[in-house]
Amino acid sequence: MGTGKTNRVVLIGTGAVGASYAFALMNQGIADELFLIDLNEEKAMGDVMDLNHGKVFAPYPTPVVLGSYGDCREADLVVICAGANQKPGETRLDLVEKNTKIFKSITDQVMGSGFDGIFLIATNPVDILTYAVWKYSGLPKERVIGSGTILDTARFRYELGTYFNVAPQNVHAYIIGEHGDSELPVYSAADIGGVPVLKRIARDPEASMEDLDRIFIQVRDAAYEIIKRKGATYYGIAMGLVRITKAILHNENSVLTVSALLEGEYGESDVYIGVPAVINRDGVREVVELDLNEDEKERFAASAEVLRKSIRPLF
Ligand SMILES: NC(=O)C1=CN([C@@H]2O[C@H](COP(=O)(O)OP(=O)(O)OC[C@H]3O[C@@H](n4cnc5c(N)ncnc54)[C@H](O)[C@@H]3O)[C@@H](O)[C@H]2O)C=CC1
Ligand SMILES: CC(=O)C(=O)O
Repeated sequence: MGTGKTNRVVLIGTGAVGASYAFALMNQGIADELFLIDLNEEKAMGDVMDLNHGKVFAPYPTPVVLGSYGDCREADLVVICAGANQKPGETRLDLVEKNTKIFKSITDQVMGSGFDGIFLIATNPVDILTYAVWKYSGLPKERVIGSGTILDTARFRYELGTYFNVAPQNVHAYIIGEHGDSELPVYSAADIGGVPVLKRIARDPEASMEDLDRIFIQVRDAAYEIIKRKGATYYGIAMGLVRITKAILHNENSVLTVSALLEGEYGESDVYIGVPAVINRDGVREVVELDLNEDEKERFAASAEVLRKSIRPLF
């Protein structure tokens, strides 16, 4: 993987999500070098120039360079944010046809360079496209990772933190399943500062399960609400992608909710889906199996089936 000397990240797709990722990555000084590729080379070059002008203000002066697929050969991480995004009213799954075609061409070009690192995918429908990259690339499952429900989990922690008036960093709660309409909250494993959320609800006369369900709907539908207002979402996912990037490049062994291939975990197989997983320099070290209750098990199985139904006609 890579040269072993520098942490090279190649970003493919410098639209709203990709450019925000590049900006956040540079502001955190995580990569040693960043290459930008986009079908629209002028846009990518504009971003290279703009980001380099901010270098003096960054914690580490990450060199930002206009890339080509050949640069993937020495890359530790290739991040893909290229492809169509949702228009108002469209679901993520509606993008599957368009983006699968784009992904075949991108993956072939990356692999044609001799790339032997880790793929991180953000483009929607992210679980399906991560599966597609795994199939097209022939890389081990550990080295093909989707952003999965990292953003949904962050949204959930933010909303729960606001509800209970506690910093979201101290809210430990996951959204798992499809990054999309069939995702689910894992209330049974949610805690705030060590106190289970369900216990807190039972003790607090001001709090209720109805409120929690309302919070979940808000989280599940957040993308639609943002897209309705400004056409796209990008800052939240960009910061989530940087969090995953850091866990990989810094060999953190951090637990993050990503899209990982299941092979028996949670009773599921042949599906990439959002689950907590330990992330390090090798990619997905292991999937964390939460002790789901019966309702959560049923909803997770239904979500996995939604994804498999979309995958089946493609492979
Ligand atoms: N996983 C997540 O949580 C999130 C995922 N997304 C997804 O990220 C994707 C990108 O969204 P935006 O940045 O808003 O879209 P955008 O339209 O702003 O950017 C897409 C970029 O991809 C480039 N592109 C298209 N085909 C290409 C190819 N074959 N090779 C190289 N570049 C190519 C375009 O030129 C454009 O610059 C969408 O699928 C969107 O749904 C967005 C937000 C959150
Ligand atoms: C667009 C998208 O997938 C999100 O903001 O969750």
